[in-house]
Amino acid sequence: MAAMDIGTTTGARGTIIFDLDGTLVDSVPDLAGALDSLMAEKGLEAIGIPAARKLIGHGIPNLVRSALTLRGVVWRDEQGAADVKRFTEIYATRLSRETRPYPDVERVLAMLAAEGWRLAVCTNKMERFARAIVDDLGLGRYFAVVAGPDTFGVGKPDPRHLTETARATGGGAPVVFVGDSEVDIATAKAAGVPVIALSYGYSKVPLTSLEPDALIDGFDELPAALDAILVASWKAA
Ligand SMILES: O=C(O)COP(=O)(O)O
Ligand SMILES: [Mg+2]
Repeated sequence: MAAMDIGTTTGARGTIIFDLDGTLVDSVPDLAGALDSLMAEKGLEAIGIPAARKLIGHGIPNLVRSALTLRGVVWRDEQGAADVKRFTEIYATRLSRETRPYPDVERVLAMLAAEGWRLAVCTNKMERFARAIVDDLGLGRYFAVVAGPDTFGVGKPDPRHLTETARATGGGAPVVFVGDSEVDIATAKAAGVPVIALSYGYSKVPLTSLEPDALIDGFDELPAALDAILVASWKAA
């Protein structure tokens, strides 16, 4: 795997970058709740949590567009932009009303930080929303950088979203990405960064078919998966 140029090491052990929705936090109750408020305002049938899960991961404009398409609304740019704006207003009022970290997330982040890893978030959620959520849930202090698609002007699956996040984090190599979806795995592969996938998230396709470097069922399995990836990369070097 091509080494990623992210500048010089700074005394940190390396850099671990996390996706947000479906990886660190289960955000679908608030995203689905906001979507259904928008649907109600527009006189459309609710989307509900199971269907909303399949629409998350590509940012808010894509989420709103997919939900409206599901309800048979033909997308027109001007009306679509107004709907995205309205969704954003509604979602801003309930970013962390029901959103919660997955089990063991805080414990493992604290452990990795104590071991000297520099941690960051790379999400297709807008930076100010992502920052508010991690702060509200008591996770903000662990992250040197929280980067949305508006932070560097590029969103996943563009690999620059990940490489720029890594560079800004300043933790140097090795860099590992932890995510839940096909978007995350595609981004990591395009960036030449090893990726650990979490099975509980919002992927639309079976994760094994995407061949992440490791596939785990919970954060408690993350330290061992990290060790295995690092050993494999030392052997390959
Ligand atoms: O689709 C979104 O809004 C964000 O999703 P992500 O945190 O999984 O990138
Ligand atoms: Mg995700």
